Amino acid sequence: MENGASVLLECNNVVKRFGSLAAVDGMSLSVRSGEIVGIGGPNGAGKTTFFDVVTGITPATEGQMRFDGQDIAGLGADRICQLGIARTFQLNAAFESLTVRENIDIAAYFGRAKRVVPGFRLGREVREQTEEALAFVGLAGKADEKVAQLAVLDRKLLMIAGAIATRPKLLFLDEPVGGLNVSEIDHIMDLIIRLKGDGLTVVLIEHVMRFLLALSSRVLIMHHGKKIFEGPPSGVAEDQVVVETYLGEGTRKRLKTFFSDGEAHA
Ligand SMILES: Nc1ncnc2c1ncn2[C@@H]1O[C@H](COP(=O)(O)OP(=O)(O)OP(=O)(O)O)[C@@H](O)[C@H]1O
Repeated sequence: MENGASVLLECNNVVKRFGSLAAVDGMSLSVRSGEIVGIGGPNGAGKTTFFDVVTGITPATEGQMRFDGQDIAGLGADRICQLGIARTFQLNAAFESLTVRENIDIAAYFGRAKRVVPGFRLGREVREQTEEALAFVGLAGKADEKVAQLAVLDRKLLMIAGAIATRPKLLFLDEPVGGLNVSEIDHIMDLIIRLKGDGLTVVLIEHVMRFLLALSSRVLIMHHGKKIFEGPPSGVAEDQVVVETYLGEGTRKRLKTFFSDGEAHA
């Protein structure tokens, strides 16, 4: 199904320089509707910077980016979100003194359409988007709690809820299971499988390889701003360059067992 699907995002030769450092150095990525694409790679490889460039947090130095038939290079994060790309962040990004529901209301209000702050009024559609997102991630029972009181898993769920409340076509998740325990990781994995089932396209960054490889239909590994591998999850541990620069021999062996046990289901 995915091979015949339309291309939703096309990035060509994207470069992001910070002074003399090319944090992203000629990245190309094509994402088809309905896919889950996983991005891995060592610390400092440029994964988050690539996300930041595509989602308009920081402008690209060079390169072309098209989303859903539209040129998005040079657009700001608000506009890109309104066009249909939502994202979460590696570290918590929420208004701590507001409640869970208020945080999602703000995402739903500003993330879908161009709004001006003096006209801030939550209409029925925004309220519905919020309630749907709360229910989907399982936070409805904590909707009135202040974010500052939330545990780590709930903060991750809140970021995902805020993102899906904007009703995106494409969701970028930056380390959605960083810092979580095994059962929490499985919880987020189930949630992403449900999102995919609802037709959402996902690009995610993750260091937890079991999670990355089980969910992704295609994996990219980055190193020094460049793509050093692109292929099926089962090919990651077979690639000598990836093993030498990122995984190491121990992880390679564990991943081989993981695939031979047939645990991967994507
Ligand atoms: N605003 C910035 N100014 C200067 N250098 C930056 C900036 N943001 C990132 N970098 C540098 O760009 C490189 C890539 O960083 P980035 O955070 O994208 O890597 P990453 O692959 O996401 O790493 P991690 O897995 O640790 O999150 C690093 O060398 C980082 O120090």
